[in-house]
Amino acid sequence: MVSASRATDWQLLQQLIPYLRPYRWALLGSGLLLVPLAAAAALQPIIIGQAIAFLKGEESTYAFLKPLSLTQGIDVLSMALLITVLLRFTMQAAQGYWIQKIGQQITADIRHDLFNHVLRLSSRFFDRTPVGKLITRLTSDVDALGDVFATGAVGVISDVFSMVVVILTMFFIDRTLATLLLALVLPITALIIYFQNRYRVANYKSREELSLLNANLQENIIGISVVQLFRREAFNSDLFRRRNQRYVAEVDRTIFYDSAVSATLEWIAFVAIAGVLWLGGALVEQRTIDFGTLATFILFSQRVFDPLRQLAEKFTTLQAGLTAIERITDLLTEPIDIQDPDPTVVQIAPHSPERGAVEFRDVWLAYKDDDYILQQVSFQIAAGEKVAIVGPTGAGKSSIIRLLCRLYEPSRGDVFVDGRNVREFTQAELRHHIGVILQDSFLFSGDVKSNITLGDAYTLEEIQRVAREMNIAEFIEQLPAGYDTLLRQRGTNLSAGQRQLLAFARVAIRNPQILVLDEATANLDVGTEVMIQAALNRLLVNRTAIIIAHRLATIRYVDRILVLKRGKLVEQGTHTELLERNGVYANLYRLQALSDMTEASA
Ligand SMILES: Nc1ncnc2c1ncn2[C@@H]1O[C@H](COP(=O)(O)OP(=O)(O)OP(=O)(O)O)[C@@H](O)[C@H]1O
Repeated sequence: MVSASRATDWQLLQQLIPYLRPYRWALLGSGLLLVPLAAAAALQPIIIGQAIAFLKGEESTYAFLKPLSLTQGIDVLSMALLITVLLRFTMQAAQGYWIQKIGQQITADIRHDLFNHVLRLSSRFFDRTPVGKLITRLTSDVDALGDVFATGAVGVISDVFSMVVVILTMFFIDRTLATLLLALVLPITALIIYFQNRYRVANYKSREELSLLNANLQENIIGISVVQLFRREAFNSDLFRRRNQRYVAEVDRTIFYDSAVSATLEWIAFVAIAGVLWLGGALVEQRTIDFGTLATFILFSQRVFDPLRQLAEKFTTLQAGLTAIERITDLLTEPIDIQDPDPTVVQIAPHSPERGAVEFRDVWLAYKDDDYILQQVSFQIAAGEKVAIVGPTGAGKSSIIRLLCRLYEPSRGDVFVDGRNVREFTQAELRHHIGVILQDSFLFSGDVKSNITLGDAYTLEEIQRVAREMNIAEFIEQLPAGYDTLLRQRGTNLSAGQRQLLAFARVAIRNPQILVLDEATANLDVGTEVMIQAALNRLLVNRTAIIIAHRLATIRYVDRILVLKRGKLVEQGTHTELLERNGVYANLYRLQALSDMTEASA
């Protein structure tokens, strides 16, 4: 269902109100300019009509013009016309400049709010939302809104205001002709509104298609090496072509409605002039109105459709802007699943000395519906204990870590750190306690230093000390500009192992009480791993450690091993205990030992 039917234009515009508030005075100022602008627009046909009446030798309707001779009258009226033109020119320019400036500022505010909101959304949201779709909302949807201001489409408000003033003036001058024009304006406005709504629906669909197109593009660029290695170019190109065609088909529909509006308006302006000539001609003949008034109304019949014509020109932009507001609001109102506790409800305990005890109490987790990938998981890890979690691929090891860091929330059960439910920590506090090193660490574009500090205020000495402690100072100093070496996006100018070394430093400098290593040394060669292991052993003193490793040999010396199988905790104990038990762990261990031996003898 296309959401264009969900919210009316007015409801959509209301979403903008909080953003307009800071600029209310500037907006009021430019709104006030509407009055003289509309007055000048309504006056021009009257002045021209009076000039024609003078030339025809008719008596003027206005007392101050009556005593003037033909030349004097024409002079005065020409001067008046010139003044209204100058007035419209300067005020329109000032207003346009003002509105565009405010518009760009509002667009920037919205873009910034969107970015902040997206950064706070939970992992579940990112699981179901392709990155390309998000990027479309943050860039081209926000730009579409910006265009409403940049192209002056927002000036439609002033056009509509002029239309009302012109209609009122017409009624003041001659009711019969004014009624005729109004009888044309009203149905045409209704028709335009109908086309406008159809356009909106089509435009919403075309933006959806564009999002999908961008998602596809982004996926191909991120996975370019797989695309090339598996010769998926032709196949992916075909997928892209079809998606591109669907986008074009939707855009075609928008073009149809856009053209329909323009054509209607072109046609109606001439119908209006013909109508005025026909009815006005008869009235002149009956001497009910003079020739000057007829001339005024011929001009009015053009002017009264001007705002609608303007609307047609700015139509695409305006409608695209409304669609953009709709799509932006969708994202801005996306609920933040994982919230910090409300300090008025949850009493934040006074900052207890952090110890690092962890407890899972009857925890269940489903990523979708009732498909539980963790079931009834309960365990305790004492402060300072070193625990490994092992199990076959897909058993749910990483999911346990995600729950501990509260990237996801359990479907049932609770997770505690130092006896406190993780929901009662602020996210910043919780993640300050826990340092996680993943198998593939993400690096930002920027220098080595900033990838270690991540914006926190650490001195260069602190960074160097941590690098030395982690045995990676030498590696960093060998880089072309040492700690100032610029890394490319995602650290593509480093090897996977080198990126991992920086990730160790990043965590170590934060001095967390609980350390989590999720296959953290899997990318390192044996030499580097031994070097890091020595540093890790120092780092782990007096800290709790949770280590996930596939290579069981690397975790033999931990205090306890938890064995997961298909989401359930099936065994726990020391390496020796578990071997004696002869269960899942013993099986896994023997299999690995066997394959290691085969490799060694090969
Ligand atoms: N974001 C997600 N959305 C849906 N299902 C997921 C998600 N992440 C993991 N899963 C599923 O949950 C199960 C457990 O995944 P998890 O990553 O915890 O396993 P793991 O034991 O760490 O595996 P591995 O050893 O391969 O890293 C898997 O079956 C996986 O398909």
